Amino acid sequence: MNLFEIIRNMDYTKIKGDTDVEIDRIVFDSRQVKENTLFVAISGFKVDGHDFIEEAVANGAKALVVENSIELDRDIPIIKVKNSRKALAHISDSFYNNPSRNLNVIGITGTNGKTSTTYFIKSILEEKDRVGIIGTLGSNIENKTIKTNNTTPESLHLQKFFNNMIKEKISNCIMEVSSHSIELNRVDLINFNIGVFTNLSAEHLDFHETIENYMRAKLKLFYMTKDFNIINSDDIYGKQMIKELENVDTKLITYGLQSGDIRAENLELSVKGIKFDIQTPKGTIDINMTTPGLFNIYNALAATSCAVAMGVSLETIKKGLEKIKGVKGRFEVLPINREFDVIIDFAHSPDGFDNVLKTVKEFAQGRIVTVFGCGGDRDKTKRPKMGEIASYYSDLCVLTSDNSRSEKTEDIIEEILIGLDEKSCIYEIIPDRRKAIEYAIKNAKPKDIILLLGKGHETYQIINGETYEFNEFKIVTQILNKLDKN
Ligand SMILES: CC(=O)N[C@H]1[C@@H](OP(=O)(O)OP(=O)(O)OC[C@H]2O[C@@H](n3ccc(=O)[nH]c3=O)[C@H](O)[C@@H]2O)O[C@H](CO)[C@@H](O)[C@@H]1O[C@H](C)C(=O)N[C@@H](C)C(=O)N[C@H](CCC(=O)O)C(=O)O
Ligand SMILES: Nc1ncnc2c1ncn2[C@@H]1O[C@H](COP(=O)(O)OP(=O)(O)OP(=O)(O)O)[C@@H](O)[C@H]1O
Repeated sequence: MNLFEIIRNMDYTKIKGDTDVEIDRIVFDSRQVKENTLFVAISGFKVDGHDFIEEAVANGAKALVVENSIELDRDIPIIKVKNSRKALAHISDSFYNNPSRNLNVIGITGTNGKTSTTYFIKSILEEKDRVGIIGTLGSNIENKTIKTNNTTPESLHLQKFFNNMIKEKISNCIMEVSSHSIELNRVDLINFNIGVFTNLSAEHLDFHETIENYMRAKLKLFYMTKDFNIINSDDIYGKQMIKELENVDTKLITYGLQSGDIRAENLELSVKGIKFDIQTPKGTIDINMTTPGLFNIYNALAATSCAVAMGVSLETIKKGLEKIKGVKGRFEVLPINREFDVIIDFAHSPDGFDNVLKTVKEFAQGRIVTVFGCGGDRDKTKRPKMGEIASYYSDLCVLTSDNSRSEKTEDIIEEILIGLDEKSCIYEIIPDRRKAIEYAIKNAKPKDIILLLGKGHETYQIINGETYEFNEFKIVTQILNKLDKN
């Protein structure tokens, strides 16, 4: 595509050189530059992309987008902009011919439940239509998954995924929209048809600083939507959002247990699943799902609201919800056939802990043994809170590592201990996560529920900055096999 066309609708402060050049690819990492590439230099949180311009040019960059003034002895076009990430979003949208305009894009935001809600909506919509997904589990088209570094990838990758979906004749794209992606312009220019809000609790405050900023970041999604905003009206931040969105033209649908246009009643919760009725303006449906957890009723309500907005029949909604087998690493009860149960869950925030543990408490007949840690180089304020919640609900806590990254696991555990109430729960400290799981399983009593929290679907651990293979599903099997042999 011609560079002039690519940058036509974009704001820039200065252009040096002739923009009448053909561009085959756009790249924001110098290591991926080839012939005929437009290189966008981003000033990052760790390094500055401008420091790699020489390398990009040596690798074949044919044009540059920059924020800083640069001197170059090569005669290639240089476009200076105020914000490279913003420019990248514009460039990518143009390069792929505004692909999101040809899709029904549903954006899901909130602290917890984005991935689950995404897959719940998928299960309903794919009864009738082709669906693509972008989120924590990767970009998924027709059961082919491409792994992504981020829950919401960089704008260039997003626009490329949209383009691929169009090529594959997909009509609906359901995507998770993180607050980081909103603040860092990754989702700029996306034509969102529907926005869904799950809930909000203290997370990512290392980045947003205050919960008010965090909420405001999420709220921006609902000013970008064209057709419907779907908000959890039981959530205190949801209530605030509803007030703010009252004067917006986009139609509003609310959902909840206590209030809302779409409501759940007659709830029955067990380790086997959830049963409830959903009241909608079109009538009531009884639902029987095999995914346990009160929070999954909220996710089902969010998915139902979305489907109702799109005119999907109640029969199809019921069918779609009831066929869900669960989402990888989200409250997965392992098929181990022992006198105790092991559940793997991705909960890694105070709110996530509260939801999972509250749910387990509702049906646990024996002890609750919780194995968990907290992520390194991430929001430290949640560590004592997670310790407090885990000790409140558990009979035994095994404190261990969970992607300590560049921090020392022992230091993270010290911070968890600040909140842990020793009076209500005994605890063990075993920094090696495999040994921690082994300890919990070896010492399990009949009817115990062992909860492995934090890793969910992840198959790695990041310790001392190094990534190691760590598949909790495999590890549990290995430990059980070893115990059987002894
Ligand atoms: C804090 C943050 O969001 N960082 C994101 C940011 O990285 P960065 O600014 O640190 O990048 P950097 O390493 O400093 O590099 C700067 C630039 O130099 C370039 N570079 C670098 C090296 C080189 O040799 N050549 C070169 O050109 C890089 O490609 C980049 O363009 O831009 C990258 C590209 O988009 C993101 O992948 C990266 O996400 C990191 C991995 C991350 O952990 N982000 C988290 C906080 C995040 O965004 N999480 C949310 C989910 C939150 C939730 O749970 O809800 C998400 O959407 O994933
Ligand atoms: N609606 C919900 N409310 C609160 N907790 C939830 C909800 N749905 C799921 N959870 C809990 O939070 C964990 C993460 O769920 P899920 O992956 O769906 O959320 P997410 O928002 O996509 O999180 P992430 O972006 O970190 O992957 C689940 O394993 C579950 O324990």
